[in-house]
Amino acid sequence: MIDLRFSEAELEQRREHITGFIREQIDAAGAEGAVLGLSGGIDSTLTATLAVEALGAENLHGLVLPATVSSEGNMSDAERVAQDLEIGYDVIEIEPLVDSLLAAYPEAEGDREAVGNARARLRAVLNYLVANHEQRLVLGTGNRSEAAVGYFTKYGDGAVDCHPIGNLYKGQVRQLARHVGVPEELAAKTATAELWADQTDEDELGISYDTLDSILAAHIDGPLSVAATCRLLEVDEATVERVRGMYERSEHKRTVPPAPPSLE
Ligand SMILES: NC(=O)c1ccc[n+]([C@@H]2O[C@H](COP(=O)([O-])OP(=O)(O)OC[C@H]3O[C@@H](n4cnc5c(N)ncnc54)[C@H](O)[C@@H]3O)[C@@H](O)[C@H]2O)c1
Ligand SMILES: Nc1ncnc2c1ncn2[C@@H]1O[C@H](COP(=O)(O)O)[C@@H](O)[C@H]1O
Ligand SMILES: O=P(O)(O)OP(=O)(O)O
Repeated sequence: MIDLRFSEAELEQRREHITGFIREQIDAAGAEGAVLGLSGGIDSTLTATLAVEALGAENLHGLVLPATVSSEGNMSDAERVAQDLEIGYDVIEIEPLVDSLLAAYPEAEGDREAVGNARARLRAVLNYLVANHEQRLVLGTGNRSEAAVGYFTKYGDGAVDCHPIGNLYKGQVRQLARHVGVPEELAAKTATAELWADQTDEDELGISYDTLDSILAAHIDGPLSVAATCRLLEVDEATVERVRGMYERSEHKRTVPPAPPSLE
């Protein structure tokens, strides 16, 4: 695999670049701070940590939004992150909202993917309820690896005002998290969308983040052909083609929805 780790100097540079970006986004919008969802995972923990550095804890509002499929461990980690960073936060159970949706449209009952994505979208609605009410922006927590293969819910966790860690591959998220002092048990945690029970990113994607990050860096974001990528990483062509397929099929999630071209 490709060693995508930053040097110590590069880690500091990234830290300053991202905290500067967060400050600029808030200032440019004339906002009173930011809201973000805390899941107990590494992406939201790193984003929260950098946002506190950028804005101060008093300018951040955390939302811990458990569903029935959320593990107690992750939800208590999410609260611990808020407490350790001294961020004000609310815990709001989202399952009654899911139940209301399914009462309105019972046909989707039991559709794991549709209901899972609805959970992510209900969280987005709550993030924006708070952001509108408190004149804040919503911080996204997505990284480059997820964005490149469309591993997020369109208008769910993808519904945000900016993506502070959106240029980092997943392995780099873990490295920067350790660098800024995130506890090891959070930095090393298995990534999960937790949209349904026992879901993990790597199982669902069918590829490890180490391999995915390397293919993205070499072939999707980098200049190497499929053949050169296979030789360099010692992976088979089908794996590289599969990543390329996920990237191409998810283009619609990374772009503004199209309208027909103007007739004039
Ligand atoms: N980062 C995370 O950990 C995380 C968080 C949430 C979701 N996820 C994962 O993300 C995935 C989300 O599921 P999904 O992608 O099926 O649902 P989605 O709702 O995000 O995207 C599918 C929808 O996009 C639209 N669409 C599909 N193809 C299109 C095209 N070519 N042009 C325009 N619009 C198009 C359609 O409305 C379709 O219903 C799941 O695998 C879920 O587990 C991961
Ligand atoms: N339980 C949750 N509470 C608050 N915010 C959450 C929760 N689960 C997910 N989120 C937010 O969505 C993104 C992406 O989630 P994944 O766990 O990667 O699917 C996460 O970083 C939180 O901001
Ligand atoms: O987005 P998060 O914080 O839930 O991290 P992960 O995707 O690693 O669970």
